[in-house]
Amino acid sequence: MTNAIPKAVLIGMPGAGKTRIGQDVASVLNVEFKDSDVEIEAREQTKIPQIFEERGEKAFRIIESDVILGFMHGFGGVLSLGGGAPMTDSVCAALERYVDEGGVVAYLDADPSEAIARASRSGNRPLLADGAAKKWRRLYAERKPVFEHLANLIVHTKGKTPMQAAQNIADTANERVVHVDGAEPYDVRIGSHVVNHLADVLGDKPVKIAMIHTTPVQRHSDRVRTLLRRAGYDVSDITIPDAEAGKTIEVANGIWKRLGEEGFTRSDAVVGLGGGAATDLAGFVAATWMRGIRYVNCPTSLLAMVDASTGGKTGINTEAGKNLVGSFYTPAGVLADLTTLGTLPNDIFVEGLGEVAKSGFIMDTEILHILEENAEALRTFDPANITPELESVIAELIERTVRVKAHHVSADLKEKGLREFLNYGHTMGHAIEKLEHFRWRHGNGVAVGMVYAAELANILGYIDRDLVDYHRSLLRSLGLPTSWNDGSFDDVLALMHKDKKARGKMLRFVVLDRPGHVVHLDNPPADAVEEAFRRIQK
Ligand SMILES: NC(=O)c1ccc[n+]([C@@H]2O[C@H](COP(=O)([O-])OP(=O)(O)OC[C@H]3O[C@@H](n4cnc5c(N)ncnc54)[C@H](O)[C@@H]3O)[C@@H](O)[C@H]2O)c1
Ligand SMILES: O=C(O)C(=O)C[C@@H](O)[C@H](O)[C@H](O)COP(=O)(O)O
Repeated sequence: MTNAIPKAVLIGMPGAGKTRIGQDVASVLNVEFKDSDVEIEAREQTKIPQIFEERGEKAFRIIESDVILGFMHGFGGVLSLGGGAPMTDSVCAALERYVDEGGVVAYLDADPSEAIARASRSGNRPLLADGAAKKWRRLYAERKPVFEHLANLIVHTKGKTPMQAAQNIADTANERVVHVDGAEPYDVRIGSHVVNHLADVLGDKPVKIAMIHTTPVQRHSDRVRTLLRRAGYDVSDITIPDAEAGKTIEVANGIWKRLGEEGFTRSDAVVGLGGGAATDLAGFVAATWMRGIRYVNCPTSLLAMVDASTGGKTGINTEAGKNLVGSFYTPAGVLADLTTLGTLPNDIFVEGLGEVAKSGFIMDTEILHILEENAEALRTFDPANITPELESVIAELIERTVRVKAHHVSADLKEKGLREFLNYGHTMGHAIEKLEHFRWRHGNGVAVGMVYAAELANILGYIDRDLVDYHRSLLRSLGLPTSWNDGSFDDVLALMHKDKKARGKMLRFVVLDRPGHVVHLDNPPADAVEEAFRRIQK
């Protein structure tokens, strides 16, 4: 017996379409389908009405519970349950445990007249015999609250084809959830259409939502605005300048002014949608408006999905440097909707791989293997042609990278020590970004910064040359830069002294001492800092 649990369990009233939709879910997910009623008849070699007639409902429920419990472990397919099954205590408890284990209980809520018509056509429903419609409605009144209590996904089937309903369940079954712990815990959801959870994450307290986004993600912000309005929120659509131009005090001030004019109160909320620059700015506005209101991030670039949207670092750039003004302020949730990658330009996708590789170097070396194995497909990423195989590789990389981030921020939100390890490659990376007037993308700066940190570690005897060479070869294979020679060492040094890890006059870096393991490097010799700089020049 394997440790597998079902990909999804379907519950609902007779005639809701559990068998048909369940088969479609299984076919989308490419797994086996089981229907508990069919399994009961096969095991007992008797039709269900006959079991009811000869042994009574109580005996039937015992058999039914036994069959269902047998599938709750060791079966990795899709299971559809008889309509009354969740009313049995043992089945109800098993479904609760299954949800706790990460399972998906999908309640198919069908239109009563349609379901009654379908159920009446089948002769296999003893509890509906004679006066089907009346009995169906009585059972519905009893069972609906139990279905709603047990389900973590409710699918209203009216107006949907069976395949549309199935796709909704399959998307949910494929979702990956990373929990971020701490004083204010939250979840990062990764998957297709996870943005549909937005109203659940925002909750019913906010009346007004400030949806902050940039123009290149208009298609996605249109969809989210519709979702929010449908959920009953009063939406203020706020478009900010794109990329780093949006992370300024002037932009923040414009939004504060608007929130004031539009009467945003403490119970209202912000949604940040877009790349890391948009989510950093949205978080900063949420952190500062009335000293902090709820916010949810909907990252749409790879870099924002794997890094910027999670961990609560919010901020803006100023004359003094990048991200020097901001606050640690955690989102209420993060929804990384993979469908948004369908418009992400190749160079911005590739840039995001810089932070993915960083997480591999500092902690999860399996990330490095996945990157190596899929380097070509990732480097040539084409938003119009994301195959299911590539999507699953990307989802795996996002989940693993977010887990690395969650590990650090859960224990050290305010960056007292452990969290600084996430800054691998950033001391030099941020300096390059600033000296390039932000024409260099963040992930590209971090890529060169990691080569710099590796060279520094090599000069000081922490790692051997092979590991430095591996940095260069892996990053190049992904299409990331590994050298930079457009600025002077003095300018870089001055900026490295302004890095947030610096203390007084002391420079501080994060370096590897082996793959997957980082240490702090405080106050390295000045000649090593300069020699490493020389080595990243072409
Ligand atoms: N807060 C943190 O912990 C953290 C972590 C890493 C990076 N960051 C910050 O994140 C920023 C970099 O993020 P980024 O790389 O996403 O850059 P970005 O926000 O500048 O986005 C890059 C470009 O891609 C566009 N875009 C985003 N998603 C798109 C989509 N789905 N389709 C089409 N266009 C899309 C954006 O509008 C922008 O033009 C930097 O400011 C960096 O400092 C913050
Ligand atoms: O979350 C963190 O902590 C990080 O250091 C993650 C970095 O990848 C990210 O680029 C972050 O924005 C850098 O923060 P900063 O404090 O160095 O500006």
